[in-house]
Amino acid sequence: MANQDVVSIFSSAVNSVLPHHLIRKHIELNHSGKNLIIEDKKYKLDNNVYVVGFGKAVLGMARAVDDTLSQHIVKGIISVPTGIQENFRDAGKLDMLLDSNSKIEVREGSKNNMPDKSSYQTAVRIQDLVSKLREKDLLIVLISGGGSALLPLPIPPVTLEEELELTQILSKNGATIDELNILRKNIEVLKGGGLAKQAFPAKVIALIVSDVIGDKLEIISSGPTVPDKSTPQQCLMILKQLNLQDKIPESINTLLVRRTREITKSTGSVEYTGGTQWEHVQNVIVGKYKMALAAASMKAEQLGFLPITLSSVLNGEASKVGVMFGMLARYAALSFGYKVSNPKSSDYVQLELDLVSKGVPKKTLKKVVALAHHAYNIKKPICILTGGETTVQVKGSGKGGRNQEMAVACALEIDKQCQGDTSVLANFDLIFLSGGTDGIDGPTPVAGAVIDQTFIQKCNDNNMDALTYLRNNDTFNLFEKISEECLILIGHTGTNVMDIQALVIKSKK
Ligand SMILES: Nc1ncnc2c1ncn2[C@@H]1O[C@H](COP(=O)(O)OP(=O)(O)O)[C@@H](O)[C@H]1O
Ligand SMILES: O=C(O)[C@H](O)COP(=O)(O)O
Repeated sequence: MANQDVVSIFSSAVNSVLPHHLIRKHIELNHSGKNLIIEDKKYKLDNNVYVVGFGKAVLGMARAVDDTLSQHIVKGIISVPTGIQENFRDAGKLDMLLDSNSKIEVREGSKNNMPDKSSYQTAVRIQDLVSKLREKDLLIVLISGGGSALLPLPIPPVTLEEELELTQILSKNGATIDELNILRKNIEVLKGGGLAKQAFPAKVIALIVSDVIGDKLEIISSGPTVPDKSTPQQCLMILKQLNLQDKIPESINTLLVRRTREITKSTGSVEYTGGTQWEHVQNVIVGKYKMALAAASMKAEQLGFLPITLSSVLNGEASKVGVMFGMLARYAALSFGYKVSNPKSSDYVQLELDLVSKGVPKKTLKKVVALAHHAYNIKKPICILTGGETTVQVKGSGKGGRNQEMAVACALEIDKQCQGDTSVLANFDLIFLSGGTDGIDGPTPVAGAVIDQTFIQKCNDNNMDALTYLRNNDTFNLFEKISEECLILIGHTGTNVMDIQALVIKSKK
């Protein structure tokens, strides 16, 4: 069995959430073409449509909006990742690009998903566009993950450079996307509902591709069209918990303390909820990771696997999650021929206990056992699917990403697990893939990686110590040197709904 099957399961997941298709399913014109209908709402069209957008998926979204509404669009600006247009042109994905005569201007920026001067200038222009809108105008806001970095507009005295520094410090220190974006909402103009406030009294329709666990509107791209319930005090708490108060730029601390004081003075409480009317805004999620997981499961079934989706809220430190997958691989393999009536071997019981101590619920393990029994009986491989977003505390100086890091940690654990039990290696194929649906894992050009049980042996044969590379957060270079075939090189996919993992266990008998 080729690793290729697992990669095609991942590709099906990505293809199921391509943005132009998602948008076309959500916007329609009425018979006369004079009204735009989105879910239960109707909007009058009269050469009054403006479009702004920011995120890794908005280029394809903008193309679909342009195809449907071009005659009513007055002006538009979208902020997309550096290089994405060239990438699409090279890949022949012309249906994800805007026509040269489109009124929507495409601006690139935020290399490596970090705010920069280009995206800042775009944010200034977007602010200028939306703040001039009138009541009869309709603002379509296209939002997807990556939008936070692509719409940076810090509140003075915080500068763009300081905002960049904050982003780098938080993401390297294992902050979750929720924590990072709560901070962003409190130090920036357009986040935390700021964009919708600036667009008032125009009507605002936000079409959103979700890339966060639980599809929390206020977190995706830091919620520029959603009322904000977070507080500057909450930010100070987050920084304290991560032990970063003294490591972030002074201006940010100053701003947060000042805003806490202002809010306490004006409302008597720091539980500030924004206090603006939001009737002018319609937020609609058009795509989410559950769609991608469902497509992955369907593809796995078509390819002859027995699929199971175990979690869609996977989080935590990537390497620890990788270890858990390595343990789960052997546990599932051991469960294949194991009969419930047999006394469990002490080794099997210990593995079960270790998995539970890693946070895997007992009921999840039961599902894996039942699936493995069934697979044994009908002679099919199993495919365990999960989705979510992990984090990495980058302490080394290497190049990698959370998905590659998870794959190497999983390979190391499979190797460790199987040293005392070569029967699993002899009788099973164990394959693990972790990939970001945006196609870009951390500051690397790949979506993630796929490994099998031979990976660590290959490293050893080449005198490369995988653990040393993992500790130096240098997994990309490890894969490049050992086998580029392990790397999922698909470039910017044009969409973004978090990461997906697939673990395959196939009996060779
Ligand atoms: N050398 C590295 N090895 C592993 N992870 C890294 C490395 N450098 C950065 N990261 C991680 O990459 C993440 C950001 O990656 P990115 O793909 O831009 O995230 P997102 O898809 O959420 O935008 C951060 O969690 C950061 O810890
Ligand atoms: O996909 C991403 O780039 C990160 O998850 C950040 O997403 P955000 O732009 O929605 O904050």
